Amino acid sequence: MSSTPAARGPLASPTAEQEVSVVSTALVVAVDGPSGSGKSSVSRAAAAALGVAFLDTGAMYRAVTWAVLEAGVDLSDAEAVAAHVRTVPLVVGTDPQAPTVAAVVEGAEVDLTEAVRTARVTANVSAVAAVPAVRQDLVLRQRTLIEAACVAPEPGREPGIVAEGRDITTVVAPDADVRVLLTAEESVRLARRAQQDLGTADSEALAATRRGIVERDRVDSRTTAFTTAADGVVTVDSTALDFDGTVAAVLDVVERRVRAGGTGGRA
Ligand SMILES: Nc1ncnc2c1ncn2[C@@H]1O[C@H](COP(=O)(O)OP(=O)(O)OP(=O)(O)O)[C@@H](O)[C@H]1O
Ligand SMILES: Nc1ccn([C@H]2C[C@H](O)[C@@H](COP(=O)(O)O)O2)c(=O)n1
Repeated sequence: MSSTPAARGPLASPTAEQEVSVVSTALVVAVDGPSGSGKSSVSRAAAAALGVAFLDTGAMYRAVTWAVLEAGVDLSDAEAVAAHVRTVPLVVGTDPQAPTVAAVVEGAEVDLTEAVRTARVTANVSAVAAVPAVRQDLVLRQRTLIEAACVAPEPGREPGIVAEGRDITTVVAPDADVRVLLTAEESVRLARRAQQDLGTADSEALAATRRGIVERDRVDSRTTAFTTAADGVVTVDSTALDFDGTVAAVLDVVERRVRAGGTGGRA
């Protein structure tokens, strides 16, 4: 267990001795689910409503993918990818109003908040995220961030965090106080994403979106389990809910769990 969370400075790849466990004295909410289910937008809004931190773990996979591409590392060489990722300190901002991600490159902090959303990063992130040593590395860094938000919250914030990503409920924070699988029917997820990315949900836009997110989910599902709820994970299906209704449904799960006294069992 690390005694001094280092989440506000650059977050270097931890050594095995530095492996941390997540403390459970503060509120930890873990949210996973397929692409376009609303993990990041709903989790952000839920974190803001609860007054706690927000962690987008996908942004971390995206940031190290940016770094690997930038360095020209051969993506088919898993060892080289993992070795390079280990050299890249990340700086993750967990304010739900303005989450950020940056990497330290040659001693200088490079803000990647926008860069991680480019098509190039999106097209390559699954390959990087599939490298087991990269996953081990980032899982440890994510646990450090979660722990930091619990034991040393930013001024004005409550201790705790809403953390989202495809392996949060099962691997990163299986002991979280509240674990939610956020899902929606594929056609609804595609329409929302097409609307978001292209400003339209017409048939051509949907076809382009389908190629992007269905294929990414197919590849990602080889390394992470995010389509079915693990034991103790509550499913929130937003197919028939609007955005605010989905946030309210997640907050309702949190409230019922907290009232019921914490982890384990079904809501
Ligand atoms: N219940 C909802 N009703 C309407 N729109 C929603 C709802 N939930 C999410 N959205 C919208 O759907 C889009 C996709 O959501 P978001 O990016 O949060 O998904 P995600 O699960 O994080 O996806 P990915 O894993 O691909 O990053 C966003 O435009 C978001 O505002
Ligand atoms: N906990 C996580 C989070 C993300 N990934 C991978 C899989 C995704 O394709 C990619 C980007 O995530 P997104 O920003 O779209 O949520 O990162 C993962 O493997 N585990």
